[in-house]
Amino acid sequence: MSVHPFNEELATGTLSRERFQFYLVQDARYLVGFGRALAAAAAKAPEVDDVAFLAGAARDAIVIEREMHESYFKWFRLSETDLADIETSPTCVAYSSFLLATAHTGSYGELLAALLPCFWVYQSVGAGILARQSPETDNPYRPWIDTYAGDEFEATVRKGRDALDRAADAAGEATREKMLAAFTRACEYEWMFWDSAYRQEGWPTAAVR
Ligand SMILES: Cc1ncc(CN)c(N)n1
Repeated sequence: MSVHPFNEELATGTLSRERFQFYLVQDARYLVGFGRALAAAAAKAPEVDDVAFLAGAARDAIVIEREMHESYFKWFRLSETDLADIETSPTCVAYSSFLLATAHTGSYGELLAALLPCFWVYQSVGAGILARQSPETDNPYRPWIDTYAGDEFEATVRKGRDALDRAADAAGEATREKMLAAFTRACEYEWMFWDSAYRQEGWPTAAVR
């Protein structure tokens, strides 16, 4: 699959502010569901170290990632009212609902598999973009890139992959198949999230409400 134009333009700093802003607003909403699903995974984790890891990741999603969003919102002069007026996109609703449904009805392994792409895809995209930045590039999206390209986030991805491998080792064949399906679906939603931001996706039924 070729690199999506959203990521390509994020890397060169040419992504329009409208598209990035749309992405950020949707992402701030997505992170609430993501944080809740992580907290549910913490509650299901059989090993106490994983309880601490997943609960910490839930906290970081809500506090650290949203802090970065807040600073962009300030820079874009977006008020609380402006933000409230923007509708949550179909893809954001679908992805968040998928994570929350898996949290409620899936096994621990399935839930971890649904959550891992949220870490791994961002780390891989962030690190890939950072490797292409030259010191002279004045990229307005650098704070976003640095959030996901750093060593700390890489360590989080490693812990998540390790937890997933242990869950897969302990699972039977049927659960492992469900884990693979959940992982694949989350990867598809990650791609759709960039794509929906690039298209500034709305509800096709909005005009007939
Ligand atoms: C859609 C999405 N996926 C993953 C991440 C990284 N936690 C995020 N901020 N947004």
